[in-house]
Amino acid sequence: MTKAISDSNNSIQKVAIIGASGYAGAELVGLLSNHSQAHICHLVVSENSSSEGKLFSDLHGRFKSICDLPLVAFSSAWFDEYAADLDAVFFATPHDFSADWAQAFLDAGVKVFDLSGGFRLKDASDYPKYYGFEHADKNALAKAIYGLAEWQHDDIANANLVAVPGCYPTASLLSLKPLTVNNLVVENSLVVVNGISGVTGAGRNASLATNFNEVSLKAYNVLQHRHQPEISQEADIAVIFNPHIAPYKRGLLATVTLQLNAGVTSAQVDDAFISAYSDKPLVRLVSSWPEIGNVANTPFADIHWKFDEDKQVVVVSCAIDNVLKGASSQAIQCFNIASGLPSEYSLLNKAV
Ligand SMILES: NC(=O)C1=CN([C@@H]2O[C@H](COP(=O)(O)OP(=O)(O)OC[C@H]3O[C@@H](n4cnc5c(N)ncnc54)[C@H](OP(=O)(O)O)[C@@H]3O)[C@@H](O)[C@H]2O)C=CC1
Ligand SMILES: CC(=O)N[C@@H](CCC(=O)OP(=O)(O)O)C(=O)O
Repeated sequence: MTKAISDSNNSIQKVAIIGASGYAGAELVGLLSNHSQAHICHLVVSENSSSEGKLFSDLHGRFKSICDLPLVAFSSAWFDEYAADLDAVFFATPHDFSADWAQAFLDAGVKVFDLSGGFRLKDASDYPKYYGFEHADKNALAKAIYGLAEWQHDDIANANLVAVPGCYPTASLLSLKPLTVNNLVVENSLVVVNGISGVTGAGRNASLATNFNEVSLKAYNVLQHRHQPEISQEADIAVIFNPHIAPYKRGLLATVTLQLNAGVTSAQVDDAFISAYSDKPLVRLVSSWPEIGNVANTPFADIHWKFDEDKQVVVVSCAIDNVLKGASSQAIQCFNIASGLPSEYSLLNKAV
């Protein structure tokens, strides 16, 4: 049952964004401000946030006159007073916050769209190893639906708790899944995923590693990044994941290399991608190698591939905006699907 505001034709859902001062949360605010079926009721930050009481648009000047709501601090008292009146909440928060609070919102009848990694891994024992904490709510974890919008539509449509995929996993899985679900990949072969992200991927808080004077192009967290088990889980294949950070603001590129079964043809490879995405308007199969510049500030994923039929090796590359398709616009796709709307609703304004 919806607690939505009545409109003459539709019901508009009441939503809150927790983590609205951060990069992913700010993009969510921008997208939801432009969404005719959502009404933003609260923008929430942490209990001791230096942003508490400021206007959202004073923090993120890009959104002045688009959303000028104040930022309020999260607390148990805030939850008790306001949560039950919401239809949906978006967590753009640290992973452990999501794990701690999702069930309380679900119990209050609120759908949860979690942009963090708090509900992405099915195996709870991976959390201490990859996230550094014991998962606080294994029951909720078991109920969470992974929200790769182009692949999990029917599950998302019926979900109350959606784990919005990570940025690197989004680009990696969009590249891998057409090949893995069609059983084109040699079993137990080496699958290498190279990812490059802009600095917004590291969040808004200052750190030496993301300081303008320090940031360079380099690999990091090789063989230990938390997105490796997420990619393996959802592609159902073991992968080696090599993340890199690069000195630009936004955009992410994942390039994957796979060995395909003997006898697989170029036509089969092409067909795997075309049949997966021909009816998915936010995935563009492009005719040259994808570029960050073509997807930054957009909700699109651009994909291109090349198959060497002699060696049976395929290389697939996918570019996305890490804070949009890699986080907030994909969260909107999930919200749309769970609301019975087209996945791309409010995200794609086509010329007619
Ligand atoms: N940046 C990206 O490219 C992507 C990010 N994500 C995920 O989205 C989430 C947010 O990331 P990002 O926006 O980059 O991070 P930021 O560090 O930029 O923002 C984090 C936000 O969470 C808030 N917050 C922190 N602790 C709490 C708390 N205890 N209670 C309530 N709010 C809290 C912060 O508020 P304040 O600091 O004002 O207190 C801030 O608004 C993370 O889980 C991240 O992994 C997912 C995909 C891509
Ligand atoms: C450049 C950079 O630091 N990127 C982040 C990933 C982005 C992110 O926020 O991770 P989720 O997608 O899991 O939420 C990192 O490697 O930890």
